[in-house]
Amino acid sequence: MSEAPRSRRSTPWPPVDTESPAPHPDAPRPGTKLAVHYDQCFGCGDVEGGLHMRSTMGEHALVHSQFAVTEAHQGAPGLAHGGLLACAFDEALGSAVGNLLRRPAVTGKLETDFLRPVPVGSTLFITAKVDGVAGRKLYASAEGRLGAEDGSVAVRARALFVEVGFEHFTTHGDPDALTKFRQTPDQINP
Ligand SMILES: CCCCCCCCCCCCCC(=O)SCCNC(=O)CCNC(=O)[C@H](O)C(C)(C)COP(=O)(O)OP(=O)(O)OC[C@H]1O[C@@H](n2cnc3c(N)ncnc32)[C@H](O)[C@@H]1OP(=O)(O)O
Repeated sequence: MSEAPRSRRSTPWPPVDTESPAPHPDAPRPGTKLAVHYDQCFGCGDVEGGLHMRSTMGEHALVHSQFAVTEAHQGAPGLAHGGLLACAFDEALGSAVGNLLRRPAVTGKLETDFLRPVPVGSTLFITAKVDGVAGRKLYASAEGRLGAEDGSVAVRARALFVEVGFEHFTTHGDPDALTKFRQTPDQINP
């Protein structure tokens, strides 16, 4: 992925010393279409007005996701809402972390850099990767290109995910969370 322009760079990334993110032995092979992780997820699930994102494992431990921007996703007339773009990156980054490392984690920090407007009717091609691991702290970054894998970069993002135990979801969310995760049919790789 290309470097951010100097004027847009903030702190070094990852911000702490990290180890290389060795992909889990069971990480999906390149070319695999990645499963919906939860069918009620706003990012990838079958939710009205949701982002309906689909992701594929790429070469070199990159995860490729697509977000097709519709009228349901507008902020200004004809343009994607920045918060929903951030959501799309949260999903893409989370998918990279979850599928490559296979460690349950939640977003602790998400930083976005909006470089170009993203019009309704366009598709954002997002490429995400895991940059480093420091204990429970998992660092990932992504960039989104307009209209094609080699389109203009419209958005960049980077995030810290923090590994959690599965009780995070049952304690703070739904006591039946694990059952609900498991009940989500694999709609892509039946
Ligand atoms: C395999 C299947 C595939 C699955 C695919 C899945 C796709 C998923 C796609 C879905 C994607 C959508 C995903 C979503 O939407 S996830 C939903 C949005 N996120 C949340 O709800 C998270 C809410 N926050 C928390 O629960 C807690 O704060 C967490 C768990 C994050 C940490 O609380 P905890 O008490 O456990 O730990 P700690 O506080 O000791 O912190 C631990 C370390 O982390 C560092 N730290 C923490 N926060 C920050 C920060 N902001 N900046 C910098 N550093 C931060 C902290 O300094 C410490 O470092 P150190 O002192 O140890 O050095």
